[in-house]
Amino acid sequence: MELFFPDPTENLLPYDGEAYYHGVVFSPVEIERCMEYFLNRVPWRNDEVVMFGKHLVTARKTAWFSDDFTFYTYSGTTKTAHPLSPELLFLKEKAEVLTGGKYNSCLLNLYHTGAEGMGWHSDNESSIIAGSSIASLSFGARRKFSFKHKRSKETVSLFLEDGGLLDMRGTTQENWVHQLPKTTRIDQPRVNLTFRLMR
Ligand SMILES: O=C(O)CCC(=O)C(=O)O
Ligand SMILES: [Fe+2]
Repeated sequence: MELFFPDPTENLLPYDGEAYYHGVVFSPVEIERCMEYFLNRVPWRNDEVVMFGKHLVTARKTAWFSDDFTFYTYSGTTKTAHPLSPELLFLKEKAEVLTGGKYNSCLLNLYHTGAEGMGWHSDNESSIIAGSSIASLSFGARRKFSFKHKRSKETVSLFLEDGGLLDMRGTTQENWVHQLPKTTRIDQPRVNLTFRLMR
């Protein structure tokens, strides 16, 4: 499904969850400044995950920021958090105004090209307050994003644009997985931020 005129009050999920796409919520100048910050001043690290008992390092890079948590366990490994920078506080406040949610931490992902993506998962770690909004902000290359219902296997897809905001909340993480599929068609970088409320 392609959304030309996103309606942030329209739930993209047919049942068992809530996802709202607000479309592009930043001006071209804001987007340019954010990209400059992401590409030049974020302390990126290759992500480490434990999968099938194996310790793997992903091509995708990540950075973890938080108000008041120094450590965060995710995909079986513990990461250290940086304090939220002025740039991230600006983005957090914008997301809070638009979604009505509250956030205290942010995971950044850098996909250098379409060869990097993220497989099916849900953001349902016990450290995330269940049902709270997760605000996903995207910058750079426009990429497809999909949801799949855990039992019915029904899928819903949309394109996340440069400067776009997606709000996932309610029982979404309980009942749906999501992914960022790899694609050979894109050779430009994309940065995604997920603002979360952690306990
Ligand atoms: O890059 C994206 O749009 C998805 C990121 C994601 O699902 C996550 O960080 O948990
Ligand atoms: Fe996720």
